Amino acid sequence: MAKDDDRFRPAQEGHYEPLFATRRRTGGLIAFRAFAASVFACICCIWFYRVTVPLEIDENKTGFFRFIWLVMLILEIWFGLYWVVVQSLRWNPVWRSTFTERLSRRYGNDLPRLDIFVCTADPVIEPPLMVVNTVLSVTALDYPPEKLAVYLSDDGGSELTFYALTEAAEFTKTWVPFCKKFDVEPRSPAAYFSSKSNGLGFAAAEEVAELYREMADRIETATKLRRVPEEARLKYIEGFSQWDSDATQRNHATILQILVDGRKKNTVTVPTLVYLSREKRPEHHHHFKAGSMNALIRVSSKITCGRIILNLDCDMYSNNPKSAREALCILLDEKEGKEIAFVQFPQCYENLTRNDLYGSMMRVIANVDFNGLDGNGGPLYIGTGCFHKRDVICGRKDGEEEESDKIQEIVEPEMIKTLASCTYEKDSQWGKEIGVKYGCPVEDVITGLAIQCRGWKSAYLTPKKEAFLGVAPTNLHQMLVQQRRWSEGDFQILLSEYSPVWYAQGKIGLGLILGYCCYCLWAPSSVPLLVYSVLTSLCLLKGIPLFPKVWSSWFIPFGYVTVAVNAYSLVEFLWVGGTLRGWWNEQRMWLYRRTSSFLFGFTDTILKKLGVSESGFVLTAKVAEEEAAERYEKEVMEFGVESPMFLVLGTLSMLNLFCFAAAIMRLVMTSREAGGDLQSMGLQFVITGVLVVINWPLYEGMLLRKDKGKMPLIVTVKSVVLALSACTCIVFL
Ligand SMILES: O=c1ccn([C@@H]2O[C@H](COP(=O)(O)OP(=O)(O)O[C@H]3O[C@H](CO)[C@@H](O)[C@H](O)[C@H]3O)[C@@H](O)[C@H]2O)c(=O)[nH]1
Ligand SMILES: [Mn+2]
Repeated sequence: MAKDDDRFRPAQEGHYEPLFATRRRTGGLIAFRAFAASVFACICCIWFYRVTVPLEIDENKTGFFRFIWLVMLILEIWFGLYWVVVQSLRWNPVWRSTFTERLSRRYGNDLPRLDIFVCTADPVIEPPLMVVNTVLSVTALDYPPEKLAVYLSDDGGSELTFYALTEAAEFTKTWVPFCKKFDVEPRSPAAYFSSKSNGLGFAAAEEVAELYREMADRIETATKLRRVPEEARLKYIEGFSQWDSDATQRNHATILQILVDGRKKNTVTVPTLVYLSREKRPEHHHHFKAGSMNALIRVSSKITCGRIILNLDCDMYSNNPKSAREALCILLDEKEGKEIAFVQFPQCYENLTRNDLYGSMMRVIANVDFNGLDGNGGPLYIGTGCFHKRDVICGRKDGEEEESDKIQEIVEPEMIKTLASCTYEKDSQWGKEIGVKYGCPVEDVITGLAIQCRGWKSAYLTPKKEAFLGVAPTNLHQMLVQQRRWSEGDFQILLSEYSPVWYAQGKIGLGLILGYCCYCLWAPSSVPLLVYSVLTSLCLLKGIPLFPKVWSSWFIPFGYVTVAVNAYSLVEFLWVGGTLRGWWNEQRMWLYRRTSSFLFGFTDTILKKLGVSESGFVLTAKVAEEEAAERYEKEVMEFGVESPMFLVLGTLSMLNLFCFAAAIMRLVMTSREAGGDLQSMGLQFVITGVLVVINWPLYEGMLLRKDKGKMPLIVTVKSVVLALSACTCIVFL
């Protein structure tokens, strides 16, 4: 027993060599803080100006002008405070680096067991071939195979996915030895064989490529025909017989099949491979991905019970086979590592275009924000690419270590299956105090927060070679839907019993609380932005100046904040490797997210609080139809569907356009007053003008394009009508 525990101690006592290093910024940080102070000083000036100087008042309509003034005051206070909150992410960033060779020297192959959970939910949106490529990529991780197990959770309960996994179970016997022998990368066969630079060249690779192509063909044919080949059915009869004749995605018994069992043999070349589709019944809520994670945690505890758990979405293949070792450098470190509960890698994508039209990679969040969070106590858990300590995610307190990682006696599959039944969690703490939390569309973030509130830290690792690569949404609508779910979930956290604002008080540092708030406030921040963009445009149309005259000294803080904040954001974006166009695209996406996704996330949450609606989980599609994929490659924005979110975007953009056009016309026609208009409303011209320019793809989509990806006519018509009515109202008010 004692010997067992010793395995994870350093070889030589007393001589401590850390397994990772933490780097902080020094010089740059002082400059940044000075800059932030200057911006804050100007924000204070703006507040002071707004409080003390009323709008120029038209004698007849004092009430109306007071109201606008009050709205501006509230907006500026909100924006100013939000800016302060966001600075927490830049206050104290850290970067981690690992020493994998020290890990190898210290532990050799004596590493803790690692269980990898891959989640899939729908064989149409998430094609089985893609899923098995993810599975294959992790079976070939640089990790002792006898210590590694891969679990596929299939919430789709699909025979096709199961069939694909049986194929993968065969293929992995070739793939893993091949990867290790020739040290090939990346270890997703699809990614490896499609990248030209790998030039195959050698005979062994050609052979494996051929095997892969055959397997891929079989899987794709089966998927297309929606039929599993008879031979496979016979060969894996034990698995397929678990599907009742009337099984559906929403209504079926537990299906559990261990396809490769690494426990029985003495010498193992490929990791254990398990298929699980937990029981689903219409009368029981399944809690989406959180439910499947908890079923996986329980089922795996009776099979391999790895001390470390890696959680992956089904589209996130392993791009860097060293990732597990990197994460272990943190989790096994004898000093600092002791207090770290999970190691999060960034979400990176393989299908991005050069200028990242939809801002999918969230470049700044991944390369700035998360390092900032790490400096304040640790990044959020974002659901994929995250290594957890099993004991911690299970909710066990420190010192209460359980039997994980000991060789398990073999439990009968029928017994294990009950752990994945609908009723198992009844009256238990699962989904509350144990495992991944239920009831929130961002189960990952709230679970991570709860872990941190129990006193744990987390760490963020960004190795040069991205650890995992996934599929980013390739059209605007999907993107907005995903962000709607995220903003809704984060806002729910703010209002939940785990709210970073009250629950986390005293449990995590102020910096981290503010860090969480940046995301939790996404949804509510939609309203001020919406009001601001409408108000500046309409007041420009109506000729009501909202800001100080361009030549007055009060203009300086407004000008400085506008220029400084945007210039900083541009420099930061370029600094983390973006392009100028990429920055511009990301600004546009922030505008669109805030005014549509976040707005709907906000109203959804309110409705849910009032009990009117329930939150769901709309899966993000991982495939696009051909023409749309071409437009994506060319970075042409995709609309195509009739969505209320597009109606908001369309109406706003038309409103900006009409107001700007009208104001320009007035400027031209009444040349005597023109100078006056520009002087008194200079900033409004700039703001509305920039909005018009940034909305260009929308105007194109609504008015100029003819392809299938253009805005549906009905949305365009409604938008124009709504925008025109708003303008008319304000003119005659
Ligand atoms: O009922 C469900 C729903 C989803 N999933 C899986 O969850 C993963 C994430 O779903 P996806 O549609 O790809 O959503 P994304 O917005 O891309 O996911 C991000 O955001 C989610 C929270 O909103 C996290 O759970 C994810 O890990 C994170 O990558 C996928 O592997 C799904 O198969 C399930 O297993 N069961
Ligand atoms: Mn995804």
